[in-house]
Amino acid sequence: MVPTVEWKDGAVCLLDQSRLPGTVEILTCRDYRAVADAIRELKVRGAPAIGVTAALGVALGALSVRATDYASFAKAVGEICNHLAATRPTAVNLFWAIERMKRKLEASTSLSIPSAQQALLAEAQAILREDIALCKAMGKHGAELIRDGQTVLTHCNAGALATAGYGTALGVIRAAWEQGKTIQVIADETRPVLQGARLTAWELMQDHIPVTLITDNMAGSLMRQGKIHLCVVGADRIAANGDVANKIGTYSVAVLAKAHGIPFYVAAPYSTIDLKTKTGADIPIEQRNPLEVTSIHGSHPVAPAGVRVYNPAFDVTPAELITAIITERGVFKPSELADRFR
Ligand SMILES: CSC[C@@H](O)[C@@H](O)C(=O)COP(=O)(O)O
Repeated sequence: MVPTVEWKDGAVCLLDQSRLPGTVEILTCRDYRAVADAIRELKVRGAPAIGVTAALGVALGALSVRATDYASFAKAVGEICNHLAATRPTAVNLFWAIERMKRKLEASTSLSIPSAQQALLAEAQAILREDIALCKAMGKHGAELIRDGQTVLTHCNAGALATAGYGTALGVIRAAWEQGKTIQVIADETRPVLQGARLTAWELMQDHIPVTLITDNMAGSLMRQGKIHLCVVGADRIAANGDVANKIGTYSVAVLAKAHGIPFYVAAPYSTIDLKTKTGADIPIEQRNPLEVTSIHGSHPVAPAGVRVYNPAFDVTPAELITAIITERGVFKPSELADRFR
């Protein structure tokens, strides 16, 4: 598959997800403001991918700073960090990655400015490489939970497209498939931005993993008919008590899974676990443009002009609805996370 995000010839190159599945196009960002715009406009999306992209954005910005002393260099890089951090509020991976870049900046004060710039680039590239490795480790642990012949429901896109590669929830599915298990995936279309229809269906079809697309309101009926054996989703932020913020609609899937006695798993790396946020109630939820709800792709209206709209991009699934959280360190109950990741 085309890489979701990479550093190439001095630029941040992104597979433009706003154009998928119709057009496979690489967006080349040559300055950090273009990177921030791409994050805000969902050209790159998914918590880990946003973090990796922001880190590369910081490096790109830092490389363009012309300063004669380290203090002015650090000040300029700090402003670049602030600009990138103001793009999306919910996915904690964004802030985690930017904090890591700031730590690298602080650790580079004894270096010359060109060496510090290279150190920042190396750090961003390390974050990218690590993200793929974390997804693969997560996949290995999670694949044990999927038995041959089972059907897995997933919501939104928590795949290679949402990470630097391989995916979290789809990484688990991909690993089970690579182990030779015959599995089926049910992809919720994921209104309003259709990450399930546009991205998950596309990504799984690229890898020839059997996928069936449904609208979000079909999941309950399928569960009642015994057609879904487990659910695996990703996460944008996991609070210390194990509550999980993820794409709007995830909570409904979790409630349905509970009602039908179906295991509900969340797959996420350590960078998604935010122990500073005590419960899901403290997680900031992004509100997005009403046009996402009133139209398809901003151009085909599906609601009367001027209608009042509520468009939260994420919801919170309480820990008690989550069977387990799949991480790169193993599979844990939500209540065990705080101790394991302290
Ligand atoms: C591995 S991605 C996990 C989550 O980020 C994903 O499920 C999700 O909610 C993405 O939302 P998006 O608004 O597309 O960035």
